[in-house]
Amino acid sequence: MNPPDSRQPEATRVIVGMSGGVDSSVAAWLLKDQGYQVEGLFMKNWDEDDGTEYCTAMTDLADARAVAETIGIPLHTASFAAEYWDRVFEHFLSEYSAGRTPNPDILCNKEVKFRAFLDYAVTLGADYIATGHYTRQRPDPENPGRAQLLKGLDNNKDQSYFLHAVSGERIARTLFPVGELEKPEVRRIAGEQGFVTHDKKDSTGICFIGERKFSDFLKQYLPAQPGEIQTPDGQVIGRHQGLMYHTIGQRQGLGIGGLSNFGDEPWYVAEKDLGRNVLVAVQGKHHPLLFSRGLHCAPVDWIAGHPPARSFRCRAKTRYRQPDQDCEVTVTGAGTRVVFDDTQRAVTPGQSVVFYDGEVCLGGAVIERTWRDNEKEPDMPRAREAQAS
Ligand SMILES: Nc1ncnc2c1ncn2[C@@H]1O[C@H](COP(=O)(O)OP(=O)(O)OP(=O)(O)O)[C@@H](O)[C@H]1O
Repeated sequence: MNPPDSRQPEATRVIVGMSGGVDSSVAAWLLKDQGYQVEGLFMKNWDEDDGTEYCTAMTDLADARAVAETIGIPLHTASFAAEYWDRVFEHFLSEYSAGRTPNPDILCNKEVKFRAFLDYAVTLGADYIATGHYTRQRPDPENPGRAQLLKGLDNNKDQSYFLHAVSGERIARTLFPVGELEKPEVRRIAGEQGFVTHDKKDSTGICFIGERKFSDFLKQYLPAQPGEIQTPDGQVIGRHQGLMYHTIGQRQGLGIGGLSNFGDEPWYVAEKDLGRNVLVAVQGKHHPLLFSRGLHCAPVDWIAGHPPARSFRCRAKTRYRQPDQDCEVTVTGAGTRVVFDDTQRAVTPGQSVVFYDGEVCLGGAVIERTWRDNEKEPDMPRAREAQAS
């Protein structure tokens, strides 16, 4: 990988975000091997020392240190806990209390990894930052100073969905060395180099908060409000412990079963009625109430800074790992509308819709509302201009 500008690797200083995981270990090694001036930066973004997270962060830091030592590069540490709390976590909680199911990793990338972290790396003299994300970038021929974000070559691992809200200017300042590789190859390199991280399992859970039992964690911050589970025609079939614990299309955890008159088909969440604190459930994974024809979304973060056109066809995902779906996007003064060729299951307000033109990620936005085939498209509530990121 040559630097995207005219410099030589030897004259290019790169600060790699080292998490103590296998991907960023190999990212750092690849860059060093290619001749870059490489330094690592480990960040700790959650201050609460409650035993579990504290231990995980300490182990991760020890692993990042061990790998940096094996590669022979310095490792810096920094805390962006205040930025994480203010710009990511508070929003995450307010989305949950508004009945939506947010994706904090997207905001964390936009506000912490590619903002606070990048800005700090620049103060350490970085020409570029690098991460272990499975994505790629190349200069945007039509927008000087910006880069396009491309899917990672490993289809199974592509993480562009989580990076869609980062601007093309910030992508242009980032190298993604493992985006050119498949995961097994990354593990093989880590093993070959003797990194302590070579067989470490992939991180799961909310970024920087870790793998706690999610419902217990949420309970510490938001009071649970139990209520009824109803069928679409209003029959009460059970109770829920709080709408925030449920997400559209979800099956597990409803605690309904063995109801006379309803047969054995499993129940799925079709709707969260916040006004009445009611969870609406339907029977059958393919119940029509679980499928949407279209959606409206919040102002879109376009990686290029603007949409490709006011109205265009492309492909989109409404959740990570979903195969791309054909759709028509219309950007109006009042908001952005997406209409899918095929109806989509479990499109969830608070999650993000992300647009693709082939392997190029165009950007994306938080889903605000959806409509079904037999419903009229709702009005867009507020006039506003689609935002350029
Ligand atoms: N605590 C951290 N400090 C510095 N950089 C981090 C940290 N956590 C994540 N990153 C950066 O963000 C990238 C993606 O993080 P993610 O949590 O998705 O982990 P991952 O895909 O399992 O990667 P890894 O194997 O490197 O942990 C990492 O590869 C790393 O470059």
